Amino acid sequence: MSKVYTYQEIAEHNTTESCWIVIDGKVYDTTKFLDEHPGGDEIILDLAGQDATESFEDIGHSDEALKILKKLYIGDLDKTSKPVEVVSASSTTSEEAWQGNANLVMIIAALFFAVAYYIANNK
Ligand code: HEM
Repeated sequence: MSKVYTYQEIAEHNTTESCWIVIDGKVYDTTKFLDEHPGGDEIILDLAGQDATESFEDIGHSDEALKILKKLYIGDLDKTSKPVEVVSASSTTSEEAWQGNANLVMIIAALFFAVAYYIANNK
């Protein structure tokens, strides 16, 4: 008998340290495969701890991909459990993104004033 996991248990594995995804009712541990994925790790991390069936099938993965998938199988999804909201491991919050922009603006402003100061003093 293979092990059965609830959505709740799977949702806890949503980081680069432990990254599980569900495809077609089966649970896969993709942690070690993240770096090797030809489509990049971000795309899998975005679905970490969640059902990735639709995205996986939309890409039209090859037989080779299905072979790799078989090796990553760790158990089955408890279909009676309820899906939970999972915070993706890879996404940057809008606040963090804004902070990045604000830092860039400060650096450009500082450079601008440095150049203006240099020109003003070398006339
Ligand atoms: C453990 C699960 C997965 C495995 C084993 C896997 C495996 C692979 C493999 C072997 C390829 C190379 C092309 C091919 O043979 O089909 C590939 C490409 C790709 N995969 Fe996955 N994949 C997985 C999950 C996903 C998921 C969840 C997505 C989400 C959308 C995804 C998106 C892509 C994309 C976009 C490419 C194309 C990369 C390119 O050619 O530029 N994969 N994957």
